[in-house]
Amino acid sequence: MILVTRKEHFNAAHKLENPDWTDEKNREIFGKCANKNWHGHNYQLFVTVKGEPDPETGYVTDLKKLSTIIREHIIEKVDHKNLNLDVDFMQGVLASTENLAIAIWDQLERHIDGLHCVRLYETENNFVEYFGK
Ligand SMILES: Nc1nc2c(c(=O)[nH]1)N=C([C@H](O)[C@H](O)COP(=O)(O)OP(=O)(O)OP(=O)(O)O)CN2
Ligand SMILES: [Zn+2]
Repeated sequence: MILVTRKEHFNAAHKLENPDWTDEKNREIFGKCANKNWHGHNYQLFVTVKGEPDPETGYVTDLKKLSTIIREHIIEKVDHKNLNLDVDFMQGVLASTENLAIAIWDQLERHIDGLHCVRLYETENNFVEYFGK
């Protein structure tokens, strides 16, 4: 078994806000990311597929095709968008990196055989990894 990864990137805006909380509570928990503090991130998305190399191609998966799938189903929907307002698969979801990675997995799962990991960097220093349920 071998792991194959494609990296993509997108730029998106968000804020962190729990609608069930007061502004004060949101500020206490989410700090500068809360309430009216819309801001943006340059997200780096790594999608990993696992499998055995095909004996004829040597590929686990064609990385060009993997890129096309990620771009069609994720990047086109999130790049230069507001995650809280514009993205259909993030409606009603708190726009944390964790929830965004899970939502991305849920979008990609049906299109990618052998999907193994969605790794999402929100900043240079902060990233999450999701391996499915
Ligand atoms: N568990 C999580 N914690 C935080 C998340 C998250 O998605 N999951 N997100 C944020 C905010 O989005 C925030 O905007 C992150 O930016 P920042 O704090 O500026 O991150 P940096 O890595 O650039 O910060 P440094 O302190 O300079 O390393 C907050 N927490
Ligand atoms: Zn943020």
